[in-house]
Amino acid sequence: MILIKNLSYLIDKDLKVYENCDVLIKKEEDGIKKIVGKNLIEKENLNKSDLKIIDGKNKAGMPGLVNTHTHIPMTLLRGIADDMRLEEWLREKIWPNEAKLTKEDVYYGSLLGCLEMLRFGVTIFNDMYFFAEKVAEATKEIGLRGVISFPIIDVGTPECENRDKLIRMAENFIKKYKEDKLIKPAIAPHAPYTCSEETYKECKEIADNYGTLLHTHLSETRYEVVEMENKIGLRPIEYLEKIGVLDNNVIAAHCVWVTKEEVRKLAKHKVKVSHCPISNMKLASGGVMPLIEMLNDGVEITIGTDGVASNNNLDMLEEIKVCSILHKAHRWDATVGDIDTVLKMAFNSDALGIENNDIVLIDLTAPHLRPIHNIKSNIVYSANGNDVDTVIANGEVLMENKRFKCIDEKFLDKLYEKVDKIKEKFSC
Ligand SMILES: O=c1[nH]cnc2c1ncn2[C@@H]1O[C@H](CO)[C@@H](O)[C@H]1O
Ligand SMILES: [Zn+2]
Repeated sequence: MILIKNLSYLIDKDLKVYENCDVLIKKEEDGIKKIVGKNLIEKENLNKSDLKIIDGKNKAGMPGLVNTHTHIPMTLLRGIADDMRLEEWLREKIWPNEAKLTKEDVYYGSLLGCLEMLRFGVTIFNDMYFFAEKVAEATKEIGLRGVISFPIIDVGTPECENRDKLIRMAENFIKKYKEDKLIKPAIAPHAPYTCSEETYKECKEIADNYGTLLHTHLSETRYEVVEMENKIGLRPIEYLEKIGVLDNNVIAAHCVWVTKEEVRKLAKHKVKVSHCPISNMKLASGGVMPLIEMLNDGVEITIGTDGVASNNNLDMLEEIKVCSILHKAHRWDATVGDIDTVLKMAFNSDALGIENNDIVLIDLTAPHLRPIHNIKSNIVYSANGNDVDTVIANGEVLMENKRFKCIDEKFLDKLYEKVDKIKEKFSC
């Protein structure tokens, strides 16, 4: 059992704030149990020798952050192709370099990505990358939880050139991880401009049969939307509705270029949206995702960093601040993208079907976090990922006082050496 004693602030999932409390975290057969209250040692009659005690003074606790759209092995491509628009970025830089990645490279890139997320208090994520088994393996080693999806592209991926075979591999991947405690497998047709109608339909059938999510990129750039309208007279969301793919087991990243009518379609079919403001701004996807219209129509919205090659980190605290101020600037309205709205999005693991019982502690002994008029404000507008001090995920202390507990830290030097070596193969 873990006891956080005298925690200065605790923000729960419903955004209620407690002050000066204890938090007891118990790992039981049927999941993690949390008790919040004062003087829990006495009240719960706890035996100190059964407890791992963490001092909560000058710390703020909150649920684990949830990154709902990313490609974690892309940590390997950090800084390789900046200041380019999406189409050239993918075709000229990202895909040619990804073609050189081996299974083993993806494993090390995933370890780096998991450690980066852990460092920043992200405990649950939704990934899409080839060699998904390696992403899953690294995730389990670090102790995070994730929806790991197996990507499908019609022309093939570095893992396999044959689409039919890829779909069978995706199904096997889902079967393998179906009962896993930390990993929820899923299938990911990459985007409407790389996957045919048949591919989307087959992926949807697999997602329905196995009860998994279908993860896809959708309406990210104006180019994507215009190209589809010119070709078939439909916008990407209209198209996915027409072919029967829009549904409540779909999580769609971006959804930047959408009309009010399409927003209504997303709401009607209960599609989950992953909003990736930094990636959209950096790749100049153009426009701004209509957050306010989506919220008004009841679309379930979450936040994602996207991959490191378009962000260029996995810092969700940075992402929520940017999300908030982007929509204020865009709407000329300081009341939108408010603190509670962005925090709710960042703690939302329900969209992934995962219960968020994790606790992240922020170290408040830093000049930029004092004084504290409103702890939620300090977290959204003043903190960044480096302020994360301790992470308890799935009932285990994975990081304490900014030190990784889930690995021997001597391994870090080896990991950095590994990724430097992998870096040498990237040419353009
Ligand atoms: O913003 C994006 N839009 C479209 N594709 C992307 C984006 N970020 C990464 N990928 C690409 O998606 C594939 C997933 O396995 C990878 O090829 C990755 O580079
Ligand atoms: Zn993406």
